[in-house]
Amino acid sequence: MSYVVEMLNIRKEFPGIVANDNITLTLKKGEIHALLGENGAGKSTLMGVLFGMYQPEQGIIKIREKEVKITNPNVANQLGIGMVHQHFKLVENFTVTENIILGSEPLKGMVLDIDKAAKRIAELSKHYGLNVDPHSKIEDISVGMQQRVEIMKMLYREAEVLIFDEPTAVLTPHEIEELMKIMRNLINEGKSIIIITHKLKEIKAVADRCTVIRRGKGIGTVNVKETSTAQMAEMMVGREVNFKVDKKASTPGEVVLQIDSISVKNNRKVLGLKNFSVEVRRGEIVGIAGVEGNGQSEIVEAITGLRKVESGKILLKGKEITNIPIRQRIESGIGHIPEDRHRRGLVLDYTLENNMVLEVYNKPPFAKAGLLNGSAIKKYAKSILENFDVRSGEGGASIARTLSGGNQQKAIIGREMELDPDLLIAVQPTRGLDVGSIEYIHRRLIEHRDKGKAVLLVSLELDEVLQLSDRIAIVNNGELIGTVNASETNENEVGLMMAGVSKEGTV
Ligand SMILES: Nc1ncnc2c1ncn2[C@@H]1O[C@H](COP(=O)(O)OP(=O)(O)OP(=O)(O)O)[C@@H](O)[C@H]1O
Repeated sequence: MSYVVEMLNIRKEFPGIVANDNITLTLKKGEIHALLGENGAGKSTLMGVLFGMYQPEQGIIKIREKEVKITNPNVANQLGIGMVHQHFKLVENFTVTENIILGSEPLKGMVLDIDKAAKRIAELSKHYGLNVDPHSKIEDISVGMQQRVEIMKMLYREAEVLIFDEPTAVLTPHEIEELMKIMRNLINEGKSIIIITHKLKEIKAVADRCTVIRRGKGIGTVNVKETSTAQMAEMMVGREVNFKVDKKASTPGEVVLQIDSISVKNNRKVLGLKNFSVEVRRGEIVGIAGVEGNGQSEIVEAITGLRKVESGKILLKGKEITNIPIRQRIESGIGHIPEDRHRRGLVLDYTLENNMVLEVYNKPPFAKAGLLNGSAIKKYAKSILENFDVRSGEGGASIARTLSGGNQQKAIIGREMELDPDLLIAVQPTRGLDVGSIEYIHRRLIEHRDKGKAVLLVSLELDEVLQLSDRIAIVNNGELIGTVNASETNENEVGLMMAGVSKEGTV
């Protein structure tokens, strides 16, 4: 059996935590190998070791059966290893071609030939079915296309082993299907792939083998065809996982959020939301379903105050909030789990403790007579981090940036839920979370509803919207297509409405 990669007994420590403890992973030539594990299990770290970003304290790496030391990402590239990171590393105002040749420009004395590079990119694009335009600017293309540019970067450098770190977290369902096709093309052309993903369905759809790790330790490697998703989930979290959301019928009370015929401009300065109305009552979860970019961000940003409302009004508990400042909205009882956890969710260079009090640090008991009360902040943060099982090397003292993506997300959700807001706006709340954490977050959202609070859920995962919501408002092209009761609809009907087909007699 020929292995292209053998990572044998790898150990990597960070302050306070052994992120990889004696882990072994082997990659066969021509296979798609999934790497599965809970949030913070050590997946990105292991791939960071393979890509030369971290040096392991112990263990051996062999590439095509030869032992190697991968001291930095350039060495990884030279060995034919490429990686698509969770957060892309592209220069927004450069073209596709400029981004691809960046860092692989010819040596001194040789002439940089952009036209030749663009031609080669066009050829590669055709060969692998990537459909990338070498001349587009990054800022003008979709996230899915940007990801293809990252893939192209690896192909341009003739990588043989391709690592994808949670590639589908940022993609729409259609883009995910396209990516799966591209992966199969890559394999047919002799490449080998390692993919980190939390989505068991995707592992079932594309992977040949799957290695599972838990809390830094290897649990085992299975053949995907012979293993059920439930078995993989259990290997990963160490217990049975309930994929169904248990909830009783809602008992809606008074209206908490009333959006009355608002119109909002999008980033391109045209109306991205037109005459949109919805209401969310105490004791109910209202889901917004739609294909990405059909007005969801505009709805959320209009409520939270990040975007101006051109016409119409928004009322919270009967009081108009259409034009009041953001902080005042938070103080009136709005909690917000934002879509972009790096830009809006956390201050990445602050400790976790300080991040947990971002909205309340200036209030007692956290501030007294103008001074911060460190022990009160510590205690408050500790309880959130424990409740939401946020795992990191140094607990509350960890710098937010060092947390794994999923643990950052759990910390934000914990902070916002701890404020016990009358209206909780949850945007893609479970993006990047493992199945065990998803189960927990879903339960907490339902508990919040059952306490008599209002929840507005915005998610691209139709399954999640259908399972959690009591009512679903469907948007298409910035307009409300209709509102349906979740118990009386199904995926097909909502799917059609998302495509703009309205339904007679919607509620
Ligand atoms: N640069 C770093 N400094 C300190 N600790 C780190 C660093 N990078 C990772 N860690 C810690 O190592 C552990 C493993 O993190 P890693 O990112 O590998 O997890 P993961 O399995 O990829 O998780 P997720 O699914 O949430 O992305 C975490 O507890 C994390 O806090």
